[in-house]
Amino acid sequence: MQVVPDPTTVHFHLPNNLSVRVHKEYDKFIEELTSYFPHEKEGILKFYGECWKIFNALNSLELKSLEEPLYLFGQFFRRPLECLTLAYYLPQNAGAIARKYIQDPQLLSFIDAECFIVSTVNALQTPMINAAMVLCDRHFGGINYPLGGVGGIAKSLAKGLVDQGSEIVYKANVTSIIIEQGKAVGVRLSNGREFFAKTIISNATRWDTFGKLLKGVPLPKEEENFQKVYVKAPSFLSIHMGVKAEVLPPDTDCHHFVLESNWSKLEEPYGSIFLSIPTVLDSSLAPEGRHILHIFTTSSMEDWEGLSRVEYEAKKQLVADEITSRLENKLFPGLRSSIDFMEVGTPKTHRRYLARDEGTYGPMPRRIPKGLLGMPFNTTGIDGLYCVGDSCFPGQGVIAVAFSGVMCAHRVAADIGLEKKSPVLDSMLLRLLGWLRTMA
Ligand SMILES: NC(=O)c1ccc[n+]([C@@H]2O[C@H](COP(=O)([O-])OP(=O)(O)OC[C@H]3O[C@@H](n4cnc5c(N)ncnc54)[C@H](O)[C@@H]3O)[C@@H](O)[C@H]2O)c1
Ligand SMILES: CC(C)=CCC/C(C)=C/C=C/C(C)=C/C=C/C(C)=C/C=C/C=C(C)/C=C/C=C(C)/C=C/C=C(\C)CCC=C(C)C
Repeated sequence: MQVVPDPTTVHFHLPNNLSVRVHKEYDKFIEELTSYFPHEKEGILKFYGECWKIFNALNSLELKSLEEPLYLFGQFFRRPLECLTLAYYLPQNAGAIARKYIQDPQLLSFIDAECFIVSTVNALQTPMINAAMVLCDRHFGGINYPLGGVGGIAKSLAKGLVDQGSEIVYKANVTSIIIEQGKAVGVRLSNGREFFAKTIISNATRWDTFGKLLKGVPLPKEEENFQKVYVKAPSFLSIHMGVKAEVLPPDTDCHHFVLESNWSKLEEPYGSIFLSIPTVLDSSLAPEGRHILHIFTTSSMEDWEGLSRVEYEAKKQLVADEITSRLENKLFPGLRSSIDFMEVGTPKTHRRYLARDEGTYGPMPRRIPKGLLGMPFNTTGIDGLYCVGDSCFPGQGVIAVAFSGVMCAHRVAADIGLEKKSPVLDSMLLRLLGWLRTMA
């Protein structure tokens, strides 16, 4: 795809007028951050330096299924130091590592905000491997925006599948996974149509897969453990806005994260605001003289239930008005009067269009997790059924979900005989991984 590099991954607008841009160039970012915290320069370099150690280890491996022993042992043999580095960090979280080097509470809150974007939780609850992946990749390859809009990524993946001989059935609502003699053998759609296959892969969340699509099957022990360690993260309230271009100051960045005055609101519903302005990088997305603002903030389903149609619409307008005022005060004076178009989506919208239980963004650790140790991979307690996506290892986010897809494809390929496999080693590794997860 044709892409345009984004020079600033995100522009943070934080309490006490802390305004930090994450430049693609690592040194420029470190320089900007240390200008606010000169007394913590060494700690900053050490924390982000530890992230680079993990990122470089990840980058040196051929990433395939960690549930496939021949591959995993092969990687340990080829890159023992890097694999041991990753194994060492697997049960660790970013906040604990940041605290080894950094004392300034405001800087630690900044690291919380960095992690919140990655995981919707603070640094103490964010796995170090995930933090390292995101905090370094943005400087390594940088963020490259697909011309024509991000929908192009899905279209191009779909084209790739079709070109390889696949058929994609759109508007196909799977209501159940068909089980015969304990094995997943097919899916049934809401219109009654049935499809049968050797392998069933669910990209729905594990809550939807095991709570809704599998009927009359007791919850496997593995899933019970998963639900003990992880809860559903809240959903989002999204506003799509079309505005007159003059309202944006020159050189406005594409991505912003806004938390105006109180660090304690970081994780609260409606506390922090995410904002993307894709037309900064690709003006063809909007009519001439206009910009698109995609504004979103965390919001829970319980806030939107039990309302009449009129109350629901009024509440959407109220929340959108409050968020518009906050952005007007912080970033764009005159924003309200420059709005040409506005559409508001709530957790109900997410639930309806993405079929995610309570519109959840994904899994969130119930307490302080043991890093990534408790995250299930792709195989499940049901023969023939695999899960993929953000409620599988390593969690939410495009990079994480793409990796989950690669892992799943590799494990399935081994199971259907397209890749080498060793049934003895398989069962030993799966048992070992299951045991490790119980330690989380
Ligand atoms: N929201 C954001 O702004 C944002 C930003 C960056 C990254 N991300 C990440 O993007 C990732 C998106 O991952 P994804 O695309 O794999 O997940 P997704 O949940 O966004 O999409 C899953 C798709 O499956 C479909 N589906 C669900 N249940 C179905 C059923 N029963 N029958 C038929 N279809 C069904 C949904 O309609 C949806 O199209 C998430 O992990 C998220 O963390 C999101
Ligand atoms: C298996 C055993 C016992 C030992 C093996 C040791 C070993 C070899 C381990 C290997 C581990 C590996 C390979 C881990 C790989 C981890 C990866 C690839 C992690 C990737 C994580 C990526 C993440 C978490 C990305 C998150 C991005 C997100 C959520 C982005 C969100 C963006 C938004 C919400 C929008 C932000 C918008 C604005 C406007 C700011």
